[in-house]
Amino acid sequence: MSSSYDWQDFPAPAKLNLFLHIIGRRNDGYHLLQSVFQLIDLADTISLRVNEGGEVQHLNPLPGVPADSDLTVRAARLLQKETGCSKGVDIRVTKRLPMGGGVGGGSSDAATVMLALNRLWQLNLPRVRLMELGLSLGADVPFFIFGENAFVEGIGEIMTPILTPEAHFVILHPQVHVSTPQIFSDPNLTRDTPPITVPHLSSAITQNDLEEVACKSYPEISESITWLSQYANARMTGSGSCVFASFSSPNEANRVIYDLPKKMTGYVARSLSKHPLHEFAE
Ligand SMILES: C[C@](O)(CO)[C@H](O)COP(=O)(O)OP(=O)(O)OC[C@H]1O[C@@H](n2ccc(N)nc2=O)[C@H](O)[C@@H]1O
Ligand SMILES: Nc1ncnc2c1ncn2[C@@H]1O[C@H](COP(=O)(O)OP(=O)(O)OP(=O)(O)O)[C@@H](O)[C@H]1O
Repeated sequence: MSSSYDWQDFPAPAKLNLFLHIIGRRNDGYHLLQSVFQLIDLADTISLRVNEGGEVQHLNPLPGVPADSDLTVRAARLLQKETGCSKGVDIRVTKRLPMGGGVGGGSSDAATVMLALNRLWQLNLPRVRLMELGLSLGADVPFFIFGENAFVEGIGEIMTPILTPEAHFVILHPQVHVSTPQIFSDPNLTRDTPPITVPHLSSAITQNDLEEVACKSYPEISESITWLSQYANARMTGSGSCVFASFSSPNEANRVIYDLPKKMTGYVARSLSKHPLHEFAE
């Protein structure tokens, strides 16, 4: 029988932004967006081992990310501060999600730590409180804690659950690290896309408003979109760099990956209807 002090593995799934519209900008510089966030089965694995000593330790920090700034460590410390919990945790991250790829890897890692520790440390914080806390770590964290595919508004904190069709995605990862602040602060970014409402989602013409400025700065993104567009409608997710297209069967998606030129990196992923740890908060 496993005790809560053994290592336990928890998935941190990626997201795709099926579209992303910028409809305005707040006084603090943050952008008001509208987007459909889709969970997919491509995931990091977060391994956790609870300790009684209260220390939060990252045992295999990511290259270029000091342990203290890793979002998993920050998420655990934030929960300790919020609840006064005296327990600690050792953390290992098996990274599969491309960093700076627009698939929400860091945010999802943080959300998984918060959901898992809510159970392992027996905190019983309500989902809405975890979402509020998570927003201070990153704009995408509340979505992963919400744990359902959603129409997302505000700066990323207002969520309406929606049903999305089952899909098989091909995701290409151009080997560039996109700076999210750089894309959002580009003077050529359009910030006035007319708002849409949930009842009109299925008939709305959509795009990723960040795509044009990202493609100008990073031609590799543009090349990947052009290549994938041979097979289906392709677009960028988040602030890039990953681009994706949707297919109705795994075979179709696998055939595209089979054709992928050697210099490109790609994945096949399936849509998820819920976050695997959805039941860890109420
Ligand atoms: C564009 C998305 O990928 C959509 O999923 C996310 O909203 C970005 O989320 P993220 O990478 O977690 O970004 P954060 O770390 O919260 O923000 C990075 C920077 O992006 C800009 N930013 C982010 C989100 C937002 N709604 N408006 C912004 O202007 C801000 O300059 C911010 O300092
Ligand atoms: N656990 C973590 N995993 C990945 N990145 C992390 C983590 N902790 C901190 N970071 C920092 O966050 C940055 C953004 O990483 P992330 O993979 O979340 O980008 P992203 O997929 O573009 O995010 P988004 O879709 O939210 O814009 C990294 O370059 C890294 O410096």
